[in-house]
Amino acid sequence: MSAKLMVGTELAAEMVARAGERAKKLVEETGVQPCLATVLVGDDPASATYVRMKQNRSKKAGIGSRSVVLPAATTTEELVAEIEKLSADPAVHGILLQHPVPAQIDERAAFEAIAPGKDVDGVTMHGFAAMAFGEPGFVSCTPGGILRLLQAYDVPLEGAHAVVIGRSPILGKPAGMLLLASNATVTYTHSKTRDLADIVRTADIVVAAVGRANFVRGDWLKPGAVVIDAGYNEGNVGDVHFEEAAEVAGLITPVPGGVGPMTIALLLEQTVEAAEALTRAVSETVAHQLDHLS
Ligand SMILES: Nc1nc2c(c(=O)[nH]1)N[C@@H](CN(C=O)c1ccc(C(=O)N[C@@H](CCC(=O)O)C(=O)O)cc1)CN2
Repeated sequence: MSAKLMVGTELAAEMVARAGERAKKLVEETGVQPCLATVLVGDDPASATYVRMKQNRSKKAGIGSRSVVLPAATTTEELVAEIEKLSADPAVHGILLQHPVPAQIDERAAFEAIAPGKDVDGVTMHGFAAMAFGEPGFVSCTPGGILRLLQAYDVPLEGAHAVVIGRSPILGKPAGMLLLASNATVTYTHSKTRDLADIVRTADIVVAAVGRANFVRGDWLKPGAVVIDAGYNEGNVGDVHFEEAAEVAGLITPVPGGVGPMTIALLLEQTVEAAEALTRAVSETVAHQLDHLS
């Protein structure tokens, strides 16, 4: 293997520790403990594992959790009603709806029931638009985590050609938008792209987010390319054939231990940020009302 590893585990642990310090400070100063509500629909074991990981790491950072688990037969209306309750609950600062939801549910409608100020997972249209326009807001966690990793490893983005493989609304599309905002030249590709390997061979940075195990092969890569594997296929297998790619790439993320931990770290960081912002907004409203009374 000639590539250097881009390890997410340690960087993510530092981010979780920093989120924990901020959570502690908020509790000390205001008595408010940041709280992340997780919503899991159905009994997909992988989704249950990811939600458990998010709850465990929240606990480690001093972030409270609220857990909503709904049966696989839940309707869109029932799910939307649950999420609307969490959106209106002042003790909840962030809401995570675990993707995917069962097929009968309109996932977009469910995501849109998340109040924009509590969309710490960056899955709403408001969050996406804010990111696309460069306005303040919460970014989708895996793309945001990928950008943090690239920055931590000093990967030059300005003018670099980044090829994103995959176009899902919470992974491929926002990953490309964030790279574009960092002045990379972005090419989006997907399962229907012609001559995909030839396009990938022109990339300085490859983001594999296609959801197919070992899809990207070593001979698709330009020597020295930076390879980000955002895949999380069954058995902890990424979208990149690691052994082949590591012989050609300059930098490469492993699976596990690369992008995955960064996803959860950013979710916690954004939950604390939401709690700080919502608490600030409440105290400003109270001060304003007191001003009016006096
Ligand atoms: N609402 C969301 N749903 C989903 C998202 C998301 O960001 N928001 N992403 C994926 C799955 N996912 C989080 O939900 C996720 C997948 C994998 C990991 C991770 O840390 N994996 C570890 C290995 C797993 C293990 O240790 O058992 C790693 O890569 O090191 C985190 C989050 C789909 N759904």
